[in-house]
This record gives sequence, structure tokens and C-alpha cells, in this order.
Amino acid sequence: MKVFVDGQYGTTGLNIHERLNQRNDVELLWISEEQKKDPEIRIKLMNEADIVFLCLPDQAAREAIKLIINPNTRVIDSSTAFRTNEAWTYGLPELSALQRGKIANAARVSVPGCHATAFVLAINPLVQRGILPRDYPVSCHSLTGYSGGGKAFIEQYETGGFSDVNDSLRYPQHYSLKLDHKHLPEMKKFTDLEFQPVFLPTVCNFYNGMVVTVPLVTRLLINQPSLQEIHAALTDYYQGETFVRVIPLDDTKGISQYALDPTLCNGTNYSEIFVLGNDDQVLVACRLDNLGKGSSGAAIQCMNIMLGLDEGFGQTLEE
Ligand SMILES: NC(=O)C1=CN([C@@H]2O[C@H](COP(=O)(O)OP(=O)(O)OC[C@H]3O[C@@H](n4cnc5c(N)ncnc54)[C@H](OP(=O)(O)O)[C@@H]3O)[C@@H](O)[C@H]2O)C=CC1
Ligand SMILES: CC(=O)N[C@@H](CCC(=O)OP(=O)(O)O)C(=O)O
Repeated sequence: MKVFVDGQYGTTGLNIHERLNQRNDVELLWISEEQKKDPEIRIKLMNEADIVFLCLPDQAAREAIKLIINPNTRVIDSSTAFRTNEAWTYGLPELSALQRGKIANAARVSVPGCHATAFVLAINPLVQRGILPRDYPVSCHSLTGYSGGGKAFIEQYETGGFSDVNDSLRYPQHYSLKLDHKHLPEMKKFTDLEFQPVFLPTVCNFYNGMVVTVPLVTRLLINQPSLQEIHAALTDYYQGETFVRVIPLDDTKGISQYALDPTLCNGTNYSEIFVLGNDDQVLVACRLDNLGKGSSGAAIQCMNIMLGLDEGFGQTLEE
């Protein structure tokens, strides 16, 4: 099976390339760094491939898709360009059994954004199980490593050694302060919420890793559930999932007393859901690697599903 990664020299593309390089069921079509934007070579490689990964900025992804004319070429796009487009399938198999089936048969799959993945995983089951009202005024915070910003952003952190210009990057920075983050449309659509959440991300001085948190006031939820009931609903929803782990309440005692490290899923495709707080106010948190389940790992998981393979094939699996 032939695979081409368009954008193979970028942060996400490089990561996907590395993961696929280790597999012997995949023939990777290769483009040199000098030629990576040459339309003629890209057209040839994209139409020769069974699967194309697009790991490009949004506008470049919109242009690239027009270059694919082979009806048998299936596409997995990591950008924001097509995530809420009805002609595309949202690549989050843990949404539902129906969604997993759609991915298996899809010709065009859009990989969810990293913040959106964590938010949807944490919140969608609570809406589907009739716990969180669809019109709840949801708010959400995300703590993320800087690799989510791509090559140019990474350079600001890693070269120049915190010059006067970017000295403040040493410290956590809130961003997207117009409260219009580009993941909001998918966050709303794939949780069935009536309104977009208020979403505030914070980028920090570490490479990868992420924790998204959603505070909930239980007296405003349907039938005023306890913390245990919220935890039980999430645990039940994700039973049998390989890559979503709802952490048992007994195992969250240490975290409740100390802190939630955003980097502990790094290097894996796992996401971990924590239910913290108390019976009056619950904090649902989701931890993942923005370069794993937040992008490249999720893209590979989708490819495996599309090919009828085990979802964990080629992923780092840990017990
Ligand atoms: N980093 C992350 O954690 C995540 C990223 N994403 C998404 O994945 C996509 C890629 O992001 P990321 O890897 O971070 O970005 P990078 O900036 O790190 O990489 C993008 C790559 O695409 C190349 N490129 C740009 N335009 C073209 C073009 N017209 N034709 C061919 N190649 C081109 C760039 O080259 P050059 O630099 O020379 O312009 C670069 O090598 C984005 O849409 C991003 O939103 C999604 C989830 C997480
Ligand atoms: C630190 C940082 O800037 N992170 C990026 C996340 C990138 C990502 O997941 O998503 P896209 O695929 O939608 O680009 C951001 O918040 O925009």
C-alpha cells in the first residue's frame, strides 16, 4: 500500500512519517525538502498513493485537495480546513460506533484538533447520556505545549534563546483572547451543544502534552448527579476503547492533592479522562499528547480503521 505525506517536513508530517517508516505494510512515497512545494511532483505522488496525509496549513490543504483526481486515493487531513464540512468524516472513532463505521468506509477523513479532541472526549458522553443539558453555558481551559503552534512557533521558543523580543515565552501565556479559537466550531458540533463553549487556551514552555479541563456545577446538570455518577457514565461510555482511559476515582487521589501533569501521555496515542472536584463542583479533565492523540497518533489510528487493521497497529501501546 502506497502512502504519501504532503507536508512531511512539518511538525505533524514528520511525526506521521516517522511512525509509518517503521511499518512494513506501507510503501512511503518520498519527496525531497527542496521539492516539497513543487505542484507537479506532488500531483504525481498524491495520485499514485492509496492514502494521502495532508499535513499543511489550512489554505494549502484546501488547494492540495483539488490536485487529487484519482478516485481511489483516500485522504486524511490534519488541518482545520474540513473538520465541520459535511462531505468529510470527523476522525474521532470514540464519538460512537456509528462514527467508527463511517471512518472505516470514508474517502476523506479530517483529523480533529488537539484541544477539540480532549474537549469532545470529556463532554460528548455527558450530553449523549442526558447529564449535561445541551444549553449549558460550558467553559473550558487548555494547558498546552508549544509544538501545537507548528514549525515557526516552535522556532520562537527554541532558537534565539529567549531574546528580549520573546522573553515572555518563558512563562505560561493565555492566547486566543478574542475567545474565537479555530477549534470552537468542531467543539460545538461534535458534542451536540447548543452554544460554543467559552474556551481559553494557555501555551507553556514545554514541547508537547496537553490537559483540557471543563468545570461543571452539578446542581445545574440534569437530575443533579454526584461526582461518582458522572465518573460512572464516562467509564461506561468508553468501555472497550483502546485509547481512552477513564481513570478510576481511587487513582485520582494523589492528583487531587497535588497537580495534573500535562505531559504524562506523551509519546503515546492514549487520552486519559479524570473526574475531579466534589459533589457540588466537578472538574472533567482530559490529558493527551497534542502530537499523539491530538494529531499524528489520531491520524494513524484513522488510517488503521480505514484499512481494517487493529487501531493500535504501529502505535506505542503501554499497560
Ligand atoms: N502541531 C500540532 O500539534 C498540530 C497541527 N495540526 C495541523 O496540522 C497542519 C500542519 O501543522 P504543523 O505540522 O504543525 O505545521 P508546520 O508549520 O510545522 O508544517 C507545515 C509544513 O507544510 C509545508 N507547506 C506549507 N505550505 C505548503 C504547500 N503549499 N505545499 C507543500 N508543503 C507546504 C511547510 O513548509 P514551510 O515551513 O517551508 O512553509 C511545512 O513543512 C496544520 O493545519 C495544523 O493546524 C493539527 C493538530 C496538531
Ligand atoms: C500552541 C498552539 O498554538 N496550539 C494550536 C493547536 C493546533 C492544533 O491542534 O490544531 P489545528 O489542527 O487546528 O491547527 C492552537 O491552539 O491553535
